[in-house]
Amino acid sequence: MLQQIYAIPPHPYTYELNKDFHFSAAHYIPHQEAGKCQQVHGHTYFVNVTIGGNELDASGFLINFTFLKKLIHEQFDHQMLNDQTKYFNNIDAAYFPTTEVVARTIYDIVQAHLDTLHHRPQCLQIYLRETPSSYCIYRPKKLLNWQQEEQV
Ligand SMILES: Nc1nc2c(c(=O)[nH]1)N=C([C@H](O)[C@H](O)COP(=O)(O)OP(=O)(O)OP(=O)(O)O)CN2
Ligand SMILES: [Zn+2]
Repeated sequence: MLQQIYAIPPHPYTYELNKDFHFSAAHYIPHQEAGKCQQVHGHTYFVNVTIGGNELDASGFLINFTFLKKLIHEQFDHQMLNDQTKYFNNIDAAYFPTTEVVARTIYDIVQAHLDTLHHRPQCLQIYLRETPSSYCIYRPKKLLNWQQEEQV
């Protein structure tokens, strides 16, 4: 596993946790702009999930590293992403399984779980690498302006 530090914008949290993992999946992009990527093909996706928070749970965890990986693997590992109709479709571009949309979807899955925890950790960033030369970072809008909001 690559040991890497990712650029994370400043945030207000005392704890920042990062979990790296891979998953394997097939997909295709159902649009002519995608060229060869309109054909079914596969990737070993690399994911870095960043979580922030000020409080720990009863285990002394911000979030269990193992659980984070399991949460995403259960949905996407060794799956055909276009068939995961809970998350993706072939009609609306906002739900095509592009790197951008998969990154946002991973954020949504992780944050939905964090919202159930009493100590309210926040997902700060999803880094998703699809190929050695292509990656996307997704950051939730609600955390982009925290510095300005603190000054008011
Ligand atoms: N903005 C996006 N552009 C493309 C996406 C995407 O998800 N978002 N996806 C693809 C293809 O699915 C493909 O998997 C990746 O394409 P690309 O980076 O061009 O892959 P290559 O290995 O051919 O790139 P090299 O330049 O040879 O490294 C296309 N675009
Ligand atoms: Zn692809």
